[in-house]
Amino acid sequence: MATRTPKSASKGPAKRSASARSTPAKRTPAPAGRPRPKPRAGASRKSSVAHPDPISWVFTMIGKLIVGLWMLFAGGVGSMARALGNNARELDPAHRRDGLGLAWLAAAIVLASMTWRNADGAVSGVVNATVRGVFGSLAWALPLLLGLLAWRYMRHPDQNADTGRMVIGWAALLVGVLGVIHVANDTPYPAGEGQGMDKVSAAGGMVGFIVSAPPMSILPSWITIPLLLLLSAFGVLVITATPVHRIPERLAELRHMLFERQSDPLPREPGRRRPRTKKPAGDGEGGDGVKPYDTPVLSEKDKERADHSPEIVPGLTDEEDAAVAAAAEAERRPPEPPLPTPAPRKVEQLVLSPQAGPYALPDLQFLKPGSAPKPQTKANTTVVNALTSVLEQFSIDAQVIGFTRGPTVTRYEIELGPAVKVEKVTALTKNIAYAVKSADVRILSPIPGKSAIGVEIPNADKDLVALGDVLRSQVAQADHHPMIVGLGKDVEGRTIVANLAKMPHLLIAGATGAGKSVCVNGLITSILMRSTPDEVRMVLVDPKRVELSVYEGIPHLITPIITNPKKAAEALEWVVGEMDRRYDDLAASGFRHVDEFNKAVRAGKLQPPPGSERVYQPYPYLLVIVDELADLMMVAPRDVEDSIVRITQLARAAGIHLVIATQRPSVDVVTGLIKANVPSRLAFAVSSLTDSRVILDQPGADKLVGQGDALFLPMGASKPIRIQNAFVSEKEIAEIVAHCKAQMQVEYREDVAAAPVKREIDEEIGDDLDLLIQAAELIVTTQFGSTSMLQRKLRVGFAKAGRLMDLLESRNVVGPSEGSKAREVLVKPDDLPGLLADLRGE
Ligand SMILES: Nc1ncnc2c1ncn2[C@@H]1O[C@H](COP(=O)(O)OP(=O)(O)OP(=O)(O)O)[C@@H](O)[C@H]1O
Repeated sequence: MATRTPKSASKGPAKRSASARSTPAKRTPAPAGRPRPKPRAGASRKSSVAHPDPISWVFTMIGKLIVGLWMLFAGGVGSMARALGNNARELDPAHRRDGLGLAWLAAAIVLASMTWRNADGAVSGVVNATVRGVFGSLAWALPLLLGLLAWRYMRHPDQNADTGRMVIGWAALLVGVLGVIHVANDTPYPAGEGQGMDKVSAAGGMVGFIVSAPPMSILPSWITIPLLLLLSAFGVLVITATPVHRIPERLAELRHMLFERQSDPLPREPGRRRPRTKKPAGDGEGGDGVKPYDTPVLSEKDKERADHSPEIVPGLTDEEDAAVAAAAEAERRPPEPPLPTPAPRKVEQLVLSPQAGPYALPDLQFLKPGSAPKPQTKANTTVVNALTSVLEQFSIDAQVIGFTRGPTVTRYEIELGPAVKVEKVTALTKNIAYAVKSADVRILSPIPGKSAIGVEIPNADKDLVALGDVLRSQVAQADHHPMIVGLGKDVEGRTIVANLAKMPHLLIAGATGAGKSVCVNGLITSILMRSTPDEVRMVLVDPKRVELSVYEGIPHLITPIITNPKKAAEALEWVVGEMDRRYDDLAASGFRHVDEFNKAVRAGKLQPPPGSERVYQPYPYLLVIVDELADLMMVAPRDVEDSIVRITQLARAAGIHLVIATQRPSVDVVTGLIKANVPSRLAFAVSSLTDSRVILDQPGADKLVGQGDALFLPMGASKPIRIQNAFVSEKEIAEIVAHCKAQMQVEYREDVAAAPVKREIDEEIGDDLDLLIQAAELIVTTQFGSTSMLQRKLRVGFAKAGRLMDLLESRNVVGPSEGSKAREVLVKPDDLPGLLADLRGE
């Protein structure tokens, strides 16, 4: 403080006085003794007069006065316009767009009143004649088109890119049609014999003339007209955002919309229409349990205060303030509304089986759009000032060069001067947190791909990232892989989708309420939206019983949702078995990945070996989702870990993928072995640095703000990507599930969660297998074959301990009895796993 006050106090006035000196200096007349410029040749007569005569002096003065007044007036008008412009820029963008919409509406009304009726009056006459002259016999349509434009601006303020596209499309359509009309009316010219503006106005107007006359001068009408129709057709395609290769698909959608909507399989409440898309997901609708950014705290809107209360940050002059804001603004990306593209998609999918009929994927309209990204707010400028001030206070040669506003956090970029240590800024984390009044400041040094330090600070007003927008995005639609899932948006507002098949296994962890369940729902919903049960099958393990119950009965399941942790362990064993079966097939057919195997099966290139009755079928991807690993690890830690490790080590080529979620990222749940084999991680907010290290092997998750804010570390990456996870509401899920169930009935496999029948335990051992295994472990690890030790450690009687010892002798684990001495142990500790497997009959 002591350093800042004198610095800032001296800096501000010093700057101002410098500018104050410079401004009058321009206007100060040259001093008397200053040499005059050489007179130019053409000005010799005038310049020969040393002192102007009084009359010309008076005129000169009047002239200067007029010029001065004019400059004053112009300056006043200019600064008023600038002030209004600045205010307009500060207007809420929604109001600005509404203003634009209303302006177009007013224009439409005025134009309609002048062109749709015979208005008398000079102005109306001129406007009418001009519009007709330009647009010919379609002049009447112009007010309608302007009205349509106004409606779009007001109804879809977040879809400006689409509106622009439509304007271009309508223009092309209009120009084409006017051209055709003009040709149909013998292509009248505005001037010439038997021609005239009246004829042009009655045909295609000047637009029609310009577009049709040149081709008509060199081509016959039967070529010109199709060319013009082609232009109109192009307009229609642009308006409907339809590339030519998707015309058949669009026609099918149209047919579906017009004729098949009535036979909608979804049950609806009487008298209530299914809500259409335009409400943000989970937008306070009754009955929808989970709401985005739900909070138990009721308070005044902090955001409004943050946005509207002017904050004075000492240490910056007005000019610097404006310069920083301008620099930051220049860097900032213009906010893009989410792409609402009704994107290309498959209408009908693979036929499941001859009886099942076609399976239609759920319509993307089931998923509602999120909120449009918010533009820069005053809070951003305030933070820029605060950061600049901290850097100044600590005399660090660095400056804030810009910022990027993501859905949950804004990332401010700090560029260092030459020879400034990065640590100088990173050491200031606490001071920065203090200055920006936020505990959750995360510093990135450097921002990947940039020579700048990133300071991520949570937004007071977050954007809602909806799964619908993510799945509708071009990046999601461009890839038809059935295992693509929508994850969310990163700090730069880019959509992040991921291919589960490439992960190939994912660990999701985060504290309670951090957004794990929403994420798991997002993953499952993404699969339901994009793939048929033929392409992806799922095993859902939900020991908490409530999280995934909504999916019960979807045709993608191969077993009812497993809620019993013991059964879950068995199901994991079944998955291991399934993996082995797939590997056998791959090995027999000489393929290295199930994708290649499937391709060959579909192409009919794979024949079963002679004499075999086997019919090859393509294998669907198998997605196993465990929602709460901790519950499983409590019941059967060894078995669960074994199965997970086996699956994760091998299952990739077999098309089997695992998603494991836990809210207890401690080392006894996420063991070293599991971690080593699950390469992709998604960390939601956790309460401690240790937890963050368990999930990501680095800090960061402890600085997340919760509610879907996550760090995604895909396989192979060293730095995690910060994303706001996509939200999907329970209501949306329910509708999608209902759709899937209506498409096809689920067929469960009996053997998945049933007790495995693989063991062939020695009859002699009978019910004593568990005890025998413990006895073998004890004796082999201690290398001490004593019956009384078994009695003590296993708490069994003498008879039972003697029997166990006999069993072990008969299996060559210990030697014969040597009276009161301990028996010789014949198996070395290294061979213990093999021995146990033998005893278990594996
Ligand atoms: N992606 C998201 N976008 C917006 N809000 C979210 C998002 N994810 C979670 N939330 C909010 O956070 C709340 C808690 O999320 P969720 O139920 O997924 O937490 P969780 O980590 O699964 O907690 P638990 O382990 O206790 O079930 C949700 O009700 C919702 O309000």
